[in-house]
Amino acid sequence: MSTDQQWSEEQQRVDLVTDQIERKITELEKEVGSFRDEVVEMRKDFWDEVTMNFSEADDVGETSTSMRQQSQVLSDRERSHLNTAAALDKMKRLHHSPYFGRIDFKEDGYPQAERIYLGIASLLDEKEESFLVYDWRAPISNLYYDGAPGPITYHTPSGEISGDIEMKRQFVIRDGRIRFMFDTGVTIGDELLQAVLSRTSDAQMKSIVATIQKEQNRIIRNDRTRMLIVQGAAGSGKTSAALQRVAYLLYKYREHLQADQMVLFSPNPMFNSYVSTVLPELGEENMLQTTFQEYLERRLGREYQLEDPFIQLEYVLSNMEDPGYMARMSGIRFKSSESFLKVITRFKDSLMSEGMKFKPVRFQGQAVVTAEAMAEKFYSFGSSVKLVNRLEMLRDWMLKELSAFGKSELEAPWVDQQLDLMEPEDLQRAYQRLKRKQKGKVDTFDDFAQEREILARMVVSDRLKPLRKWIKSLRFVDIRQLYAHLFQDQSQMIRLLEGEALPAHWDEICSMTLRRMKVQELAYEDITPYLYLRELLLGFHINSNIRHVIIDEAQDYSAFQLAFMKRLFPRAKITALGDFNQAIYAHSSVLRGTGPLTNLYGPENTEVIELTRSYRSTQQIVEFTRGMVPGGEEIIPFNRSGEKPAVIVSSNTEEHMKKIAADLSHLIQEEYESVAVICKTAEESKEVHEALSRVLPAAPKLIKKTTLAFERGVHVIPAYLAKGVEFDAVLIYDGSAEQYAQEHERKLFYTACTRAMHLLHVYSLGKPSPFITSQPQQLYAINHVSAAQTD
Ligand SMILES: Nc1ncnc2c1ncn2[C@@H]1O[C@H](COP(=O)(O)OP(=O)(O)OP(=O)(O)O)[C@@H](O)[C@H]1O
Repeated sequence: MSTDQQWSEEQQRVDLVTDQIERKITELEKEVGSFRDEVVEMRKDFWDEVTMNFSEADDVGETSTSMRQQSQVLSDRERSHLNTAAALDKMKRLHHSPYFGRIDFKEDGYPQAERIYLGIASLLDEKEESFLVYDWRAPISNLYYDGAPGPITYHTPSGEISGDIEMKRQFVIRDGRIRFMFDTGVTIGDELLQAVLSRTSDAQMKSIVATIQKEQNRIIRNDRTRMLIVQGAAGSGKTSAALQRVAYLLYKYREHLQADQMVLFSPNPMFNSYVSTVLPELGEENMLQTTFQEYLERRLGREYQLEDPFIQLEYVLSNMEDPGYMARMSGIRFKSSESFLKVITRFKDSLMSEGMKFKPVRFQGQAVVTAEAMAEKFYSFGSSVKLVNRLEMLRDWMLKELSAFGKSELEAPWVDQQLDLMEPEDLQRAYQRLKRKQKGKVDTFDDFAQEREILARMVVSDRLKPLRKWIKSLRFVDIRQLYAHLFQDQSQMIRLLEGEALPAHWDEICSMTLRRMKVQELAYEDITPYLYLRELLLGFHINSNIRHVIIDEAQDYSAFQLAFMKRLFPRAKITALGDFNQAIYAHSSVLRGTGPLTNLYGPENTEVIELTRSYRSTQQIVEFTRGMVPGGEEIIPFNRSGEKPAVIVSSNTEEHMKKIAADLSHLIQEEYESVAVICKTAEESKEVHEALSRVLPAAPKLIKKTTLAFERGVHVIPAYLAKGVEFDAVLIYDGSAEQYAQEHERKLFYTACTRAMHLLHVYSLGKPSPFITSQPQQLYAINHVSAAQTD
């Protein structure tokens, strides 16, 4: 058959499918309308339909049954309305583009191949007998992503099916017309990928279902492993694969899994907005999204001023001259290590025999139960009783002590004073409360002595209530003192390290930690260990509703933090996606090798998938950036061509700024949708933003850590906030040796440069960074600015 014939045959099918979709849309619109009317009507008439009678106990029962029935009918209708509206929404999306792929699959034992068309949702024919379109997540659709033409087997819930793929075809269909169509081999069409990747960026990430690659498909459809680790190069589609994976799991386990049982940990709040449209585009609800810092704030933000990871990073990047710098770095490394995790666990064990610290129970300045008495009681429970149980027993004892104290206070002068101050309304209220409490047995306060006693008890009980609550929630355990003690008793630390060396600058680390704790501050590196100690002693606040935890930018987490997360979500499978080359924080990354992550659930429960193809940037940009990081030679650029990255060197700030402003104006004219001027720190971003706002016709947007939404346009952004996102053009504000030369700056520089899709310019005020100059000259174009060029 000629290509033209094939094209027209396929177009006829598209017309047929489009007709069917339109018929469904008309039907569903009618249904949605009538459900809506019914619901509105029922809400209006709700009370008329309910039999109301409250005169006798039986009638009350009847009334409530009637109400229950009526509201059941109403909620059934509301549910039907929602379901039909969702089905209509799905049809509308299919109408725009009904499918994107076809495979011809001949099952063994059948005479003819079946044509299988794939789209973002399934569609049945008019008789509801066969599928006009299969959902991309259906078992059979796996053939499209996984198999080359030839013999193949796939799994279905009812067993394995074998056969032959005779043909694999791709389409781009928009508004009922085929725009592209081509047959493809193993990989899903370079042509289509070329087209998709060459477009300009968007403020929002897009779904990639039409062009998912084989190795990405392995990530998406992996549903057995407890721990899935994806180590992938910058721009290799880790985030994309993670999001399609969520959609896949929601489809496959739709009977048991809801979107709110999956949580995505993102690098910053802006990233949440960047990825938030992918799942709705695929007809699914978004999973929960949060950042690790948000979680920490919720848990400890009321007690301490918490440093966030960005402030820590700003310090690391900008304060190398600080006398305490080396100690801080050593502290960060130690406190995020597995060694420190072990130290804390051993510390907890040691508290079984000694060292527990308590806060005394005080009332009006006087000790009701002293810390010493508590410790004595705590250690009086035999050593075989578990720590948590001992604390519970201590708590019960303290509550009794408090009650006894309350009794002893009944005659205290402060109680009399309170009673004298009671207004008649207070008395009335007290009386009512008492009546309620005693279930109506009290008629009046008839005996003065009894009345005083009752009121006194109430007054005392009221005043002791906060203390009771405090005791019940185990707040008497002095976590602050316990954590501080780790930095006060060197010989204890040496014991707890069990032969490992104390970190360098230990004395300074201790004084720094204690100094901050004294003013109610916790450095970022202290927050997780502090919380871990607290949870070890008082019990973990676990969330067993969550079934999948997806950690994006996993390289930014320490082994300590991951171990902590494992305990928080005991029933969840974990997908950790990261790139060790983008580990920009000072702590050692959990992705340093896959060892620490694999240890979390053990090798038998862990699978590692590597992605080495980079899709985001042009071949020229990938060839330039991969040379900056160890192992970079394994990164394979996708075959999409662009300009060589430019390195533009100027010798003074004025020229430098002028050149950037001139290039920016040019790029705006060229209609680049999103352009980022990437700086090293927030401080530098602020200055650059001010300077550019003075010279550009429209001020660029300054991205801060609090920025919530990602938009198109020109941005000035610190490198660490650009993580995970991408821009058509990236201008590195100052890629000089002055700014990026230290080893810990290498990954930051790499992360910044790899944000570029189509164009990368690195400006350098003075000598360019060694991360540039150590690369072969032919990979970039160098240009020295002269005053004449910028005028
Ligand atoms: N199979 C694919 N088809 C089409 N586009 C793809 C595919 N895989 C990745 N991309 C595109 O490549 C770009 C990078 O993808 P993504 O952000 O998911 O990568 P990443 O590995 O998370 O990157 P980084 O680690 O640098 O943040 C996105 O624009 C994405 O749409």
